[in-house]
Amino acid sequence: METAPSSSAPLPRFGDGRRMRIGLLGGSFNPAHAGHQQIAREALKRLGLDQVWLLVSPGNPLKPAKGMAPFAERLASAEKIADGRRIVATDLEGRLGERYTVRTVAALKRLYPRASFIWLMGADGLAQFPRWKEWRQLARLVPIAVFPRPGSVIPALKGQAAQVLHAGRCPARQGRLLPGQEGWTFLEMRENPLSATALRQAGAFPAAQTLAPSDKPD
Ligand SMILES: Nc1ncnc2c1ncn2[C@@H]1O[C@H](COP(=O)(O)OP(=O)(O)OP(=O)(O)O)[C@@H](O)[C@H]1O
Ligand SMILES: O=C(O)c1ccc[n+]([C@@H]2O[C@H](COP(=O)([O-])O)[C@@H](O)[C@H]2O)c1
Repeated sequence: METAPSSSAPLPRFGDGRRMRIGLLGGSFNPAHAGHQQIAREALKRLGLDQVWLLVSPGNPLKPAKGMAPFAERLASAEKIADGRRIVATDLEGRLGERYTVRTVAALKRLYPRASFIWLMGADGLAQFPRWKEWRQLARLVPIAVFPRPGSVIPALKGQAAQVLHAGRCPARQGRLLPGQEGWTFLEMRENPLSATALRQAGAFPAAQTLAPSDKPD
């Protein structure tokens, strides 16, 4: 795993003492794109959130390091689609030194006891959820909102995670109740075909030219 730059900066503070409702959109952001922005905006509106944090991953445990741009570049990319007010890009996961979501979320809940978090992800995330570390525990730790993605809706909604977590599924219209509770919901929205893979293949991000350490010439 690439290590994120260490920082002695204090952890971000927020709020005015009231309970904040925060959506966590974890991602590689290799690069960030309008599909992420659409989820963030939709989550703010549909889940009644105060903020969405774009939680840049130091290294998705299920993705190869090859082709992954450095953490700082991916953070900068996430910052470009954030507005710094309601949608905020953050290096917190790198600073915590975590890459398993279950640990990151547990740490964030300890660090921000007055926040009500909800995990946001595309349908591809729910489809592959059973491969995540301690995914059942993660689903008990934080509520989850899932967004459609071309080709992933059926695999997600008919997959193992949806079946195991069936009892916790709540109707989309009750999504606003979720932050701070247990359970998950699927929020219908217009599907967005954008992906970071397609952008890299089109040469739209430096990662396309980035060599993994083992590929670098001596
Ligand atoms: N077009 C999209 N529609 C819905 N969800 C998306 C979309 N793009 C990304 N997401 C979700 O955003 C989160 C972060 O995604 P990520 O940074 O991996 O982008 P990506 O486009 O999926 O990247 P890659 O193609 O490299 O796998 C994941 O939960 C993913 O499901
Ligand atoms: O915790 C895990 O085992 C785990 C496995 C795969 C992905 N994740 C997280 O899922 C989020 C989306 O990852 P990505 O690379 O698809 O953007 C990101 O926050 C990852 O850290 C987490």
